[in-house]
Amino acid sequence: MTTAIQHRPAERMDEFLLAAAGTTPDRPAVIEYTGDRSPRAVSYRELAALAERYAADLAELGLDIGDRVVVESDTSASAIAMLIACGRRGLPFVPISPETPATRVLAIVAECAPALCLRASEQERVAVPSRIGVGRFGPEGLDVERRPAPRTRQRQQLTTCDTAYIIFTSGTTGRPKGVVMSHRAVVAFYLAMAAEGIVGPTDRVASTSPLQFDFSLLDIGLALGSGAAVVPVPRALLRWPRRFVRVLGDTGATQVNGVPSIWRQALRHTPEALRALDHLRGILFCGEEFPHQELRRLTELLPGARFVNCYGSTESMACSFADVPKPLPTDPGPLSIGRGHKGAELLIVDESGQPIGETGVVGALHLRSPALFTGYWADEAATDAALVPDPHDRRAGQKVLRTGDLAYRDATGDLHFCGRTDAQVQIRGNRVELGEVERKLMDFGGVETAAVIGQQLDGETGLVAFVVPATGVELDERGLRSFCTRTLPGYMVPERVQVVSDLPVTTNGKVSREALMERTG
Ligand SMILES: Nc1ncnc2c1ncn2[C@@H]1O[C@H](COS(=O)(=O)NC(=O)C[C@H](N)c2ccccc2)[C@@H](O)[C@H]1O
Repeated sequence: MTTAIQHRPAERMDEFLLAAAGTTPDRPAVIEYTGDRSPRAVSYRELAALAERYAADLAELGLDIGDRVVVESDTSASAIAMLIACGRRGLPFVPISPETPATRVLAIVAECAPALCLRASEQERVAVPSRIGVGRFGPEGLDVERRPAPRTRQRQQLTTCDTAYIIFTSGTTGRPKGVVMSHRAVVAFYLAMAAEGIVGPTDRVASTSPLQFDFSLLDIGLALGSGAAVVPVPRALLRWPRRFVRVLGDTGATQVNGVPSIWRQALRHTPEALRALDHLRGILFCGEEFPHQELRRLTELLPGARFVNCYGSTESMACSFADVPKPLPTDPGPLSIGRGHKGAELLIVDESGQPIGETGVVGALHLRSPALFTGYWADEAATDAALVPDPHDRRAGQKVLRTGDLAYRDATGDLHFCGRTDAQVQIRGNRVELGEVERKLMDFGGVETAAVIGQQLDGETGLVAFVVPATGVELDERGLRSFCTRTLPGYMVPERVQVVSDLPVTTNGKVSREALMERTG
């Protein structure tokens, strides 16, 4: 009698990412764009074989479950295979972008004390302490140049509570803050995301975020979890709009994921090439609000595409998906961020910590979810500040994530993001949400996007606005200020309005208010 093969559902990140290798091994898992415009497909079978090979090489090194592996790489078939191999061996994967300054690499290494530092390319490696093993990996395999110091193995059994990856974000104190994600949390999120039906097995998901930004890990899970293909967009091409659009066309990308700023230059310089992307049927964005004028133009250029506003923080990878209404209403206000993915619950809490049930009332957004992070690496105080007692009932001991965001619920039950609790400034005793002033400025005709910071001006905090004009538009600072005077309370009117050609972004592509502060400091 033949026994049916029991396909137990994936419990670990590596199992989830390779599930399609068992069903459609010859379909493309990763489509890499090589410089000569001829995309190279790596099948699920090939990806699984490379991961298997890396896992065997890692097993040789006598590492213990929980020993960290720093991986300096952009997203690629090899990097994904290494992510899978680390998962299989119970080794937390710590991604760092290749362009990361040596000082930051060393700060992350000092923070997480990895057993091994791997890099994907020929580039020079940052010299790390000798107890740490070093090596290089690629399609040919893993080349260990220095073995890690011998260690006694404490652990016997890998569990789903063990760490799948650690994402280091720039902590406010300058010390890198490590967001620790377990296999259980990642798989819980991946399964919820799969239920949104964003992509299917024939899709090609272009990924535009650096591997050190968990948006790339969302892209990998979205594609591979659906038996689709990941299309890593070479970072060097992202800044050239025509080359960026050409990569999307040449690879037949059907879905493009990225922060809003990736579209700015293409919208400005090559809108017609965007319109010609007739394979493109989905765009997913996250990380910050999509400036309305730019979003409207993108939806008009790609009328057949589904636009998904994906909200969340690295402490749960993401937590909600909301379709952008089409056509975008003339005055859309803060976009909906939906109501939490399946199996998660978004709560709004007032300043006394009580849950808010009414619609239209702004409060602090909290997340109850099986996909919450384990904690911040070696920082219990920060963990306790983020994972707080359940506002509905502290007695059960359940923790919820205090997101640091503000939101309100509308009459349909959807939530709307309206800024960060730490992006508020006091102006002459009045609390101002910087995003609110930014949104107002973006309503002024001809403004493409805007950013507002609080700055010390003559001993008082004043608002300084930076406004980017739409292509070919001459903006008049005086006119902008008088528009604000007519439409905002006095204390919310920026002291200064600067028309600029562009806004500085972080390595993850988000508008950097810190860089603006330095510019005016
Ligand atoms: N759709 C949004 N509208 C508006 N503000 C937002 C939005 N998504 C985040 N944010 C903001 O970004 C913060 C999180 O920043 S973060 O921890 O660096 N993580 C991210 O930005 C990416 C996040 N892990 C992620 C990855 C992949 C998909 C979705 C979300 C949130 O708390 C929000 O303030």
